Amino acid sequence: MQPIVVNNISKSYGNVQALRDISFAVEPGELFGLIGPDGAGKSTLFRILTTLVLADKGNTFVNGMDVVKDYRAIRRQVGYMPGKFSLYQDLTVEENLHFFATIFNTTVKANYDMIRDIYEQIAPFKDRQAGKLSGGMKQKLALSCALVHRPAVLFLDEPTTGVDPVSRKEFWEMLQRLREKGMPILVSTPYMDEATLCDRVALIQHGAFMQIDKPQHIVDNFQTKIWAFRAANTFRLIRDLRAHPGVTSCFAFGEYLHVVLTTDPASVKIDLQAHHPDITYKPAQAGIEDVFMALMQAQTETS
Ligand SMILES: Nc1ncnc2c1ncn2[C@@H]1O[C@H](COP(=O)(O)OP(=O)(O)OP(=O)(O)O)[C@@H](O)[C@H]1O
Repeated sequence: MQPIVVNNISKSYGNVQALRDISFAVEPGELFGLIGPDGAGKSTLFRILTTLVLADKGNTFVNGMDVVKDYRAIRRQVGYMPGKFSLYQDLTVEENLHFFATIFNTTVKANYDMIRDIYEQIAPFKDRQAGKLSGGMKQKLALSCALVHRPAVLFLDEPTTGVDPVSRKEFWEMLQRLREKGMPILVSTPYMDEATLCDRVALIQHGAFMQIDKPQHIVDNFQTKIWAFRAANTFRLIRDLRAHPGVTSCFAFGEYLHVVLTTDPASVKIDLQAHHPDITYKPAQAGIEDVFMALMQAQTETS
């Protein structure tokens, strides 16, 4: 049985169409990523899947059950870490964990094997109020609380947003271990680099899926040539490249600008050299960001 099945879901809030005809399924034991910027519709999809919001159209099944008819049973069987910090700030680490176990009618002791890996990292702070933990610690506690009732499916809405890079890496290592244990996980992130850590991803923008595939397939199937330009005055270089008639798109990528051209890079270099005497370029390896930007641009041009 596929733990998550979504068929043709749409959802509007007044005039805002948050989701447009979304369909996908998550396979058993799969780590599936929803990758998209703020406002793309990720949280709305999580709220529908966790039975907190009703879709206008379509149907959705979690662990084989209908999110509308079987909402009570689904709520007992899923672990959900919402985007915003979900813990009780004035309860301690230990109290939060016991609270979440209790509302699911279970105990921390009964399910300790489920959270041991994660909880042991925050156990030295068990008497500290949740509100006084660092961002990374809060996320570990929130994940422990989402797992303490031994859910069948795990929903994580932007778990690493605003978390430092080391904690982000640790968090994804924990997700990999949960996946190895067979836990199906739907996780959203605005960070494109995290896409490569998922089994499959959906690239989402303006409430629509632009592509669903394995991250490596998405990159391998991207045929567009990317050039990496650089000069001392990055800000002006972005402006000048975007104004150049031979430039299709240009965005910052670390210390370089990733550029798609309709002309050859040498002529662009010559054209911009007067204002950028140190301008250089080289071929770039396309990443998920490049695919995302190209798809976004195509979507904007056709809408
Ligand atoms: N309760 C609501 N009422 C009105 N509009 C809403 C509501 N919730 C979300 N929206 C709008 O729906 C769209 C999708 O929002 P959603 O929160 O699902 O996106 P997101 O990808 O999770 O982004 P974010 O990370 O900013 O939450 C946005 O335009 C948002 O402003």
